[in-house]
Amino acid sequence: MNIALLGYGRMGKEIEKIALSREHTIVHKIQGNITTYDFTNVDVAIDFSIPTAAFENITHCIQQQIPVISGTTGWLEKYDEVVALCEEKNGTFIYASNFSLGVNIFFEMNSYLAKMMSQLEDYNVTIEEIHHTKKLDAPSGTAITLAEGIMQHSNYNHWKLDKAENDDEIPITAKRIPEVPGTHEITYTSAIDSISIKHEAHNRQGFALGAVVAAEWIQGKTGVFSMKDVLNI
Ligand SMILES: NC(=O)c1ccc[n+]([C@@H]2O[C@H](COP(=O)([O-])OP(=O)(O)OC[C@H]3O[C@@H](n4cnc5c(N)ncnc54)[C@H](O)[C@@H]3O)[C@@H](O)[C@H]2O)c1
Ligand SMILES: O=C(O)C1=N[C@H](C(=O)O)CCC1
Repeated sequence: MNIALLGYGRMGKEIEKIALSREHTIVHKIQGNITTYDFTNVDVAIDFSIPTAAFENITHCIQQQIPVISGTTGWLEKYDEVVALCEEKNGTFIYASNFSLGVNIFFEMNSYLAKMMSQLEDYNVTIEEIHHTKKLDAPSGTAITLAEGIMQHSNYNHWKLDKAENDDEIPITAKRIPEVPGTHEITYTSAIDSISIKHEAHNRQGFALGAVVAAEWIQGKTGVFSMKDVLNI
């Protein structure tokens, strides 16, 4: 595949390594002003840029009929607009807050646990995420997906950064510690005990591999997909 990288920071560089090892070609490493690049020979665009640039990057590619994989977090208030554009243009798009296989398994465990815990009124849930100090957004996209997974199966209706103010809010704590690639922990606490599940990334390889696998999987398809579709879980 001929890949355009939209963003060539920590993730763009990791994706390049994995793409080259799987015999793909990087045709662009875009760091700004996407409109100046020629997309004629591009099979797929992989966007790991910054929250303020993701929407323009993604919509530009959809307008040009280029399939887009996006892992950028912190722009999701415009997700529905992207879906509508993709449907209008018969385009191809995948967003995932986290592309790693391990975290996608963890998402399933989170839903399963939330279903069981929804029967037990004595437990309160909290989410903690830890990332490196260069991260621009908080809470992480992954923590938001985890909160959404809990809300689907419980009486919680919102998430709240730091301290919850109402009983129907899931509190999310975001910690920033140098060099941490990404750790997420969900804890249910009662007066009697606590139950936790945790995912800890050791490096960025899992995120990058998942994005390249998604780019390979999406070739020849049209529509809006998720990592659940890619991994068939
Ligand atoms: N979904 C996942 O699995 C996953 C995993 C890791 C990181 N992320 C997210 O991916 C994003 C990138 O993470 P990172 O650690 O590589 O960040 P980074 O800061 O290292 O890289 C971002 C890059 O985007 C570039 N950039 C700035 N404006 C741009 C524009 N208009 N167009 C294209 N590129 C532009 C910057 O120059 C920088 O090189 C973040 O939002 C992060 O939360 C997602
Ligand atoms: O390093 C980051 O930034 C990460 N962002 C994603 C998120 O916000 O969930 C995934 C983990 C790493």
